[in-house]
Amino acid sequence: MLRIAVPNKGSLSETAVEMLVEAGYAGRRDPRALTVADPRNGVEFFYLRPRDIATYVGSGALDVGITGRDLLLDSGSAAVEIQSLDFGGSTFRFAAPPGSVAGLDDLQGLRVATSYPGLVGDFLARHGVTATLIRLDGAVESAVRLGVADAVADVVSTGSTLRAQGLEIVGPVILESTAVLISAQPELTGIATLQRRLQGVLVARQYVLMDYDLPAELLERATAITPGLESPTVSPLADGSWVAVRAMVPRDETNHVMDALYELGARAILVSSIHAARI
Ligand SMILES: Nc1ncnc2c1ncn2[C@@H]1O[C@H](COP(=O)(O)OP(=O)(O)OP(=O)(O)O)[C@@H](O)[C@H]1O
Ligand SMILES: O=P(O)(O)OC[C@H]1O[C@H](OP(=O)(O)OP(=O)(O)O)[C@H](O)[C@@H]1O
Ligand SMILES: [Mg+2]
Repeated sequence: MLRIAVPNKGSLSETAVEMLVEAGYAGRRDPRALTVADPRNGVEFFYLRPRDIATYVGSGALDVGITGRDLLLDSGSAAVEIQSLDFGGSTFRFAAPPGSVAGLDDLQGLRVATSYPGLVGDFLARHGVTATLIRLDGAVESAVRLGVADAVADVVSTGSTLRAQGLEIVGPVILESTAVLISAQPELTGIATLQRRLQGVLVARQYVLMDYDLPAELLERATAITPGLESPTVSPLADGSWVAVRAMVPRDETNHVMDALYELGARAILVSSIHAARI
């Protein structure tokens, strides 16, 4: 029975559970349940705080988990990232009142408030900067205005929280984060299946299937527009001078690709969603 840690709250929770359900696993009927058995799929889910997931997985108490890359690195856990899940994206940045900090070196000797002291401490040490870290649980952006810190280091998504507290981003990007699958034993039986299923959900979300008819002599040029994953499927039409082509296309390129194919001479261009995939 593979034991899987899933965020029970916060920014990552809803999408993580949605992905697992799309991948054919049991969801959480009772929103307060802490464990969900899924014997049909040979797994059991443990709903935990995202910050704690790296600890459970790193110690081997749980086999695999979904958390943020920033939380994994902050924890110092022995777990490693085995797959990016392409949601919950954020950047981790320093911020300070306008004009007070020009670059990383100016943080030397300052008080920096953060909920991620492990991540920020490592980053500062790697860059030879010594600062006093003030550990807070959240709403870190208020720390400067309230006088307990000179700068902050926190998750930035839109940047509106920082701006509202009169702070501006300073210094280099500390980390580009995203939701990730983590494990301390990536070779464990069952993890590869979980990974393939989640990968299938990502493909179904990120790609569409495109079908079109094309004068056969244009095939090489059309293949350059829709190369597909391996190479497009080409089938004969009753009219031997035409072929039917099918290829996977990145969803966000759908309309540009259709325009380019139409201009080339393709007709009857049809787009369908992918319901599930195993690549
Ligand atoms: N806008 C966002 N705010 C906070 N965290 C975000 C955001 N977008 C993505 N994340 C990611 O979510 C994870 C933090 O999740 P966590 O549940 O600990 O905090 P939260 O979303 O701030 O929830 P809460 O503060 O209510 O506990 C991190 O990996 C972070 O990078
Ligand atoms: O760049 P933005 O789009 O403004 O988002 C980033 C903010 O959102 C999160 O806070 P959250 O609401 O989770 O509160 P918290 O600080 O108490 O965790 C994060 O800690 C930042 O404060
Ligand atoms: Mg938060």
